[in-house]
Formats: sequence, C-alpha cells, structure tokens
Amino acid sequence: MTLITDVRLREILDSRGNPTVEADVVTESGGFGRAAAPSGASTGEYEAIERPSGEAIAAARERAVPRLVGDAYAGNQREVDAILRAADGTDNFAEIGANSAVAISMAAAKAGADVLGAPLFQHLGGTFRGNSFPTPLGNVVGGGEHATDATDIQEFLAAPVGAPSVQDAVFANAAVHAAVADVLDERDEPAGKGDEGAWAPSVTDAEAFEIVDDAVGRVEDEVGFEIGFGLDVAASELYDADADEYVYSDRTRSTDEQIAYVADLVSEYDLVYVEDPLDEDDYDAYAELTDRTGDETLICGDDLFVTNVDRLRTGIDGGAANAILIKPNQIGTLSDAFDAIELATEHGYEAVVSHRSGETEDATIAHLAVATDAAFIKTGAVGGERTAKLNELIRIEDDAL
Ligand SMILES: C=C(OP(=O)(O)O)C(=O)O
Ligand SMILES: [Mg+2]
Repeated sequence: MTLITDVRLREILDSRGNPTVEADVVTESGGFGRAAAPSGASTGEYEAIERPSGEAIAAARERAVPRLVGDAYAGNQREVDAILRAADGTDNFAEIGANSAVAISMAAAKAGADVLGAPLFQHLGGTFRGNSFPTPLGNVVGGGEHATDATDIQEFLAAPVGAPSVQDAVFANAAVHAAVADVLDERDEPAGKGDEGAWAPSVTDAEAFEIVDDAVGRVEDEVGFEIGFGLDVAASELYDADADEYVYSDRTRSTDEQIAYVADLVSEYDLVYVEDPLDEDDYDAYAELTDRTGDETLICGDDLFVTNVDRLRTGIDGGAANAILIKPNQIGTLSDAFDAIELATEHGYEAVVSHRSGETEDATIAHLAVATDAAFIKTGAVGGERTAKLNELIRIEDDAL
C-alpha cells in the first residue's frame, strides 16, 4: 500500500523570500505527503550541504527519484532514507543537497502516515505518544545573523516551563513577545523584526537582558506560572579563530572570559537554556562550561553537534553540553535525526527540536518533537511560518488531527 509511485519536486518560497525545495510523495494506494526544506542563516560549518534549490531538485530527479519510485515503501522510513543516502553517495548530501533529501524524507513520512490514517507524530513515535509536549522556546528579541544593527547574542528566548498545557505555553510566548513591544515603546526604542519574527532593536545585549527580563516578569504575573528565559548565543558567529577571541560590538572576550560571562548570565538570570555559548570546534570549553553550569541549566549544542551522531558521540565522551538541537535539514533525513535523538536520550542529553531562520508552513517538526518526547521545541513565537508549528502542537494536544 505504501509503495511509492511518484515523487514530485518544485521550488517554492521560504519566509525570507528565497526559493526552497518542496517534495510531494504519492503511494500506490493514493497516500500523499508534502514537505518543504527550511534554510539556515547562522549555519554550522559541519552541516550537510544545502545546494541552490534548482540544482538540488535537478540532481535529486536524476539520482534519487528513479530509485524511490516503484521500489521504496513510504511506510518504511529507514529504507527511504537509506535510498536517499545511497543515491547521493556522499556523507553530507553534497550531490542531491540536504534540502532535496530532507524534503523527500519528510514527505515520505507524511505519505506513510496518510496511508495508515494516523497522525504523523503517531506514525513516527507510536501509539503511546501524544500525551506529553515539548516546552516551546519563543524567540522574542534577536540579532546576530538574523537582523542587522541589533544584539550580538542571536536569540533571547522565553521558556514557559511552568505552563499547564502546550496551548498556555504558546500563548505565553506570544504575550512575552507583545510585552517586549510595550517595554521597547516605554523606553523609546523603535524596533523592526528579525528573520524569525523576534524584535530586533538597536540595543546592547545588556539592555536586551533588562528588556526581556522585564517582559517575562510582567507576563509571569499575568499568567501565574513560571516563565524561564534562555539564549542562543550562536557564538561561532562571534568567534574570530585567528585572534582566538569572541568579538562583541563593545569588547572582545577570550575563551575563559566567554565561559565566565555565560556562567554569570546563567546565575544572574536563572537561565534555563543556553544554546551555542562557545565556538563549534571547542569541545573542551563546552565541557568546562557544562561542568560549571550543567546542574542549573541546559547547555545545548546546535552548530557544535549539527544533529550528527558522530559529533554528538565526541561531545558525550568529553562531557560537552547536556542537550542537543535537532534540525533535520542539518543532517538530511528523519532517520538520522531520530538516531541523534536516541543517542542523546540514552546518555541523558535533552533533545530540542528546532526550526531554521528560513522557514515554510511545513509543520513536520511539531510532530517530530511529540513523537520523540523532546523536552523543548524552538520554533519562534509569532509569524505564520512559526505559528504553523505552534498551532499544530495545539491541535495535537486537542486531539484534533
Ligand atoms: C534557528 C537558528 O538559526 P539558523 O536557522 O539561521 O541556523 C539557530 O541558530 O538555532
Ligand atoms: Mg542555534
């Protein structure tokens, strides 16, 4: 029933207005799945390769589609993903592009779920999933590679860890986003928005901490449950390898100073989550920071691990970080993303499923997070391509799929 009879690929627009790959997978019994590849701006050096979408589509049509159609079963995700890897022939999807690979991989999963008549999270995670939900991390102030003339730290994230339901959590993040606008207004700080919909004022990081702390406090008082606060430092973008220092707008920091700075922020703001606080090549510095702060907060590797089990294993062996960001397009297939989550979970690392700064209406990551019982999902706070995932979580919670 799930034998793949057609794979169609096309270019559509992402949220930045750039072309990206969309895939349709059709099965023998009429099952249908459609998915689109997201795209990063502050990409890790070790990510799988995103090719220009036209080239990725042409290569996938030539190399992968003929091997899938009439041979592969959409209900057998590992088989589909193994065929994608074999058709590509490299270890980083340099031929067909991780953008074609991930779109086909996710579309096949959806087609498999469609044939079964099951929601995607259940097809991926089994019948006992769907009762616990990730805490959504909502990007409310940001800069870095996602906005010009804004903060050095890429993302200031609201983390409604005390929310009684995922719907309450999603609404709380939107309320913090609105409260930040109020605080900015009161401080006479005009702000546009960055790529993920976060406010991008021309303020220092120190001012951004004050602003977000104030906004989180106001919403916490309103809703009556705990809202934590987190960061994606995206430190590889700040690190100058030649000078061996982190370059901020107002000063530089050595690696030791960067570790001390982040450790101080964790205690000053009770941070529940810190992503990419250090350069993607510096496992030792990660281990030192994790040693100092890992009992109080999550130290999460994004550019450090790039959803790659080999890099995660190196981190586990050295005690670097205690959480991993999961972005399926960093590695190319859902099977690889699952493997990374399973390895993380086995070793007590939390999994945080994530969007990219360039997104579409595709909501696969909401299902992936529920299917794997991930602790957190990072998918913005507002904006259609972000709420596509957040609203899907609300529907899953409401048993409305
Ligand atoms: C979502 C992120 O940004 P990008 O997609 O630009 O890598 C991130 O760094 O976590
Ligand atoms: Mg990141």
